[in-house]
Amino acid sequence: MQDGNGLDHLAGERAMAQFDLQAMKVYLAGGQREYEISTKMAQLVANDPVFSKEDRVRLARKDLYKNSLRKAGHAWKTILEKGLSEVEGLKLRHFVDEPTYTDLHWGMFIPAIKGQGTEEQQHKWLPLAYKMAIIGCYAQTELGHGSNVQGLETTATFDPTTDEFIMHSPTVTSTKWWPGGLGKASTHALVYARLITDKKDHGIHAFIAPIRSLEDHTPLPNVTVGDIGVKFGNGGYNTMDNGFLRFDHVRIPRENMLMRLATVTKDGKYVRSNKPRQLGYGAMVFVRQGIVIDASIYLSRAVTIAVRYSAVRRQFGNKDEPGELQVIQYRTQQSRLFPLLATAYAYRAVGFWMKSLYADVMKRLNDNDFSTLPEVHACTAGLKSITTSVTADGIEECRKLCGGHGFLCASGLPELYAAYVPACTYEGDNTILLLQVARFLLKTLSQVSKVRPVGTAAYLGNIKQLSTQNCKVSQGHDWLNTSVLLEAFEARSARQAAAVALRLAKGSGSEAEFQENTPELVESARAHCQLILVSKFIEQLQTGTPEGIRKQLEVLCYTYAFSQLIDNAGDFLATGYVTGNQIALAKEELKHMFDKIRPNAVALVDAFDHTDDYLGSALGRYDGDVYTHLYKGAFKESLNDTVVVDGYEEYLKPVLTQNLWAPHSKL
Ligand SMILES: CCCCC/C=C\C/C=C\C/C=C\C=C\C(=O)SCCNC(=O)CCNC(=O)[C@H](O)C(C)(C)COP(=O)(O)OP(=O)(O)OC[C@H]1O[C@@H](n2cnc3c(N)ncnc32)[C@H](O)[C@@H]1OP(=O)(O)O
Ligand SMILES: Cc1cc2nc3c(=O)[nH]c(=O)nc-3n(C[C@H](O)[C@H](O)[C@H](O)COP(=O)(O)OP(=O)(O)OC[C@H]3O[C@@H](n4cnc5c(N)ncnc54)[C@H](O)[C@@H]3O)c2cc1C
Repeated sequence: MQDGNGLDHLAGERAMAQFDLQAMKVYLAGGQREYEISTKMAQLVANDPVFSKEDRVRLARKDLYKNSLRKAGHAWKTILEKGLSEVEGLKLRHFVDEPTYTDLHWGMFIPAIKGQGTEEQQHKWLPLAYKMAIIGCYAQTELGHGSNVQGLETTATFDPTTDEFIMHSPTVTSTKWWPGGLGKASTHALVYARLITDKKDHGIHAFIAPIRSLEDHTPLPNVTVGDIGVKFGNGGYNTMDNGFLRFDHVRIPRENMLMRLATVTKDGKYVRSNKPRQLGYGAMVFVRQGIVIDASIYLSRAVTIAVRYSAVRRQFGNKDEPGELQVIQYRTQQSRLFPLLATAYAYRAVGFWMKSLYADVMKRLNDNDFSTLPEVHACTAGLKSITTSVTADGIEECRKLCGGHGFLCASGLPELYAAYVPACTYEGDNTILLLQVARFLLKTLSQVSKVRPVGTAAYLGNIKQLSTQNCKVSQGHDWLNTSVLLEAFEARSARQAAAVALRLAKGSGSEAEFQENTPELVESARAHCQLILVSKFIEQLQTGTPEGIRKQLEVLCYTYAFSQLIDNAGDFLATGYVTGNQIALAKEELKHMFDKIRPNAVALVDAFDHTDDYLGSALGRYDGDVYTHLYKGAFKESLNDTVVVDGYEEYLKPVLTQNLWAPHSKL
């Protein structure tokens, strides 16, 4: 989407591109239809003044939140008036680009009802939710417990005399704390609480609790609810009303417990279905799988800004070339920037694969086949963890890559970081999630002689071979072979997992020993996830990539794999699979990849197709007219509303006019 003002400071860069830009845009969008929908929705949002992002970082919280309500309401009205499809509506909300209550309503409340509600319950609640006659949030986390879901304290006690549950928050720490949309917008909360029947605790179950009046939006009797307070950064996640919620013996009908996985009968009998209880975590799995593509989008925004700016920015020069050099010419800039560019492409490819993995497991679940659930859980948890951590760090790296101007909100990067960084915590703290992957790896290894591992863990079936054979690379170009690369990542991951599994197996099996080994377990989980990322990027390339873009994608794929190999060289070396010399050869190959990326860099970020409106960055503008817009932007600063600053009379003038020697002055 070209929406520059006609002056293209980056035209020279674009002229160097060696691939089919349009084909790359379609590939990154996920297909022609998706591309067309994206283009249409991005323009719709960019051309509608209600959706303007101007001044967002300067608004006080109340105004910011009210404006966000206005945008969410307008988005919904636009969807209805234009008769947009579900996919179009989703895209439109995506381009509005600010966290709001509808994310949780559509992204967790509805999926949880679909996954955990009986058909009857779905018929009751979904039509109301689809037309937004009710607004729902996902109220799981409490003040005292987030990661440890089994430790939640809110209770739902069944009263057979009235056929109701009594929802109660028995302690301060049982206060629901964090749910997005809960603070001010939601009328209903999907509450995770301990189910108690006849004094017996059956553990955590989900309940739909009405919390606000559908007449006047006031909290219902004995419900205490509000916003938890200002969060990190300007703008960022502050458009969201993360909330608190307490119940004081609030009664809800028995049918408000979601009963697909377990039921409570009218006479108070608790009956479990034969489905795994982990299906109660389904909404989290759904969001975690979607987070991988989302990571690609966020990272690609930061990288677009940093690449375009690096092509515009000039510093120093050398005696061989006239004028100053574009900073993108510097090897150090390339070695920090190009791997992030490649990572954004890798996450896009892997995100597409995640969608198919999720579709497959949903199909199986419908047929009561739960066999792939552990692997899908490990995969979604692990890739959520790695991709969000790398993306958050990557956005910050892009800010630094833009030097001083990156620190200005006008660069778009501080707000992007503030909005994104909680992704490392929500939907599961990233370390907790890697520990889940590690548990899966240990279990898989312990059964390897009896059960052949499948899917992303299949390589562990070759553990013996991977533990004995070493890397055969003897010259740089030997690395330019995807099988060689894959084997290196498989061997490193298998050896790390086997080493920690062996250490644990030799021990007493105590929890203390397990704890002692958690740093290594986390490292081995990370290695497994990096293997999945590299292997799925390769696999996606090998399945029907159009001719006009294949070469560039191969370069990006090698760039991604080599940079992962080099960044984790310590692990690869420690497992003994590769030598220092082989790592050095990979480093040389990586530099060759940078040379191949360099003439295509600007076009490769253009292919992400972010509009100027969506990027919201003076540094990342399509036309590269950075300095004019930074300068113009300064005049929008509220401190410049008056030439003489408000406060001059009270505070500056006295300082300037006292004309007294400061007692400690040596002058
Ligand atoms: C689609 C749109 C995408 C776009 C996304 C973009 C942005 C996102 C938008 C907004 C974000 C805003 C909202 C955020 C919301 C939230 O944060 S909601 C709250 C999230 N909370 C968590 O994630 C809590 C993390 N904790 C847990 O998941 C569990 O407590 C934990 C897994 C750590 C432990 O669970 P527990 O029940 O105690 O289990 P055990 O350790 O005993 O394990 C039992 C077995 O169950 C397996 N298992 C665990 N989880 C799952 C699962 N989800 N699915 C399948 N299986 C699971 C576990 O591995 C154990 O297996 P074994 O017995 O070892 O075989
Ligand atoms: C912006 C945002 C939006 C959110 N939205 C929602 C929402 O809509 N609904 C909802 O229910 N929740 C929501 N949450 C809550 C979120 O899901 C939790 O904060 C998250 O799951 C982490 O849990 P915690 O806060 O209890 O962290 P803790 O578990 O207390 O983590 C603190 C530290 O302890 C470490 N730690 C904890 N246990 C272990 C262990 N066993 N081994 C090793 N290390 C450990 C962690 O790694 C971390 O470093 C949101 C949070 C944020 C920040």
